[in-house]
Amino acid sequence: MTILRVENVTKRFGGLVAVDDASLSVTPGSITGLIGPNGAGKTTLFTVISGFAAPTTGRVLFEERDITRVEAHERARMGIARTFQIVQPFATLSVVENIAVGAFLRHAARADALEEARRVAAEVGLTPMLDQPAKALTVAGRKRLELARALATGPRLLLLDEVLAGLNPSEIRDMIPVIRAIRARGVTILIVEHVMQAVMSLCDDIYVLAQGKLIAQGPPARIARDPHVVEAYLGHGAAQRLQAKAGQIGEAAHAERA
Ligand SMILES: Nc1ncnc2c1ncn2[C@@H]1O[C@H](COP(=O)(O)OP(=O)(O)OP(=O)(O)O)[C@@H](O)[C@H]1O
Repeated sequence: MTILRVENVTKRFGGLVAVDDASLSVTPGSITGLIGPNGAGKTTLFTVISGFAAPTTGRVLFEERDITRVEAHERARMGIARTFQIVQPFATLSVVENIAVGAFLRHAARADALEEARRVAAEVGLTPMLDQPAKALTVAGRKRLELARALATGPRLLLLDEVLAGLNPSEIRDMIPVIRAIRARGVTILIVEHVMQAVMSLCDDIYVLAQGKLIAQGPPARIARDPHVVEAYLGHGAAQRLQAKAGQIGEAAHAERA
């Protein structure tokens, strides 16, 4: 059983093939990573999954139902939420009001939406900032707000687009348990992220995109030593160079011990 299935999705922008025949599936309850070098097509694939753009060809299935032609707002109602890389809160609204914007999807009454917003704020650690205007938040606070807005829509599948980008190492350390706790209460997560240590520690399964094509899939330990992945990140011949380097270091250590 999969919660999300992408089947042979291609997305062209004029002559440019941003996503090229990509297929993936996400297991319910997992944290699945989507990684790849800049311009690989990760955000484009997210956009197709969340319904903000249609694929040129291919299909997207949510809980085994074909949603390729379903509008973004309808996908949100079905239980898919996404965060955006560029965070744009309503600057003059308070933090709790910003989160309530998401909660209105499932709570028509203002009081109910605000109550749900407070619950979600607690989940992402924003309770002390509830009544501050969103513009008073730091970068780390804004990232939490973006996460909260998506969570407030009550998703079963949460698409996180670089929620750790721009954070310092201690802020990243603080966010990791927040993401784990969301998964622990049953929300499946698909995450696009450049912060490799976080990806490796969070994900059960990782897909690697390079120049629009999926080039590898597997658990973090396997992906980290996949020569195709190393090449995609560091350039042609890099895997061999790294292996030679590791060999040299090994030999030097051996010589030192001898
Ligand atoms: N709306 C668009 N019109 C034309 N080209 C686009 C559009 N959106 C993305 N592209 C191009 O598609 C390719 C994939 O971009 P995309 O943003 O999906 O990559 P990415 O893997 O998310 O990159 P990054 O890690 O830098 O965010 C790039 O060459 C980009 O310039």
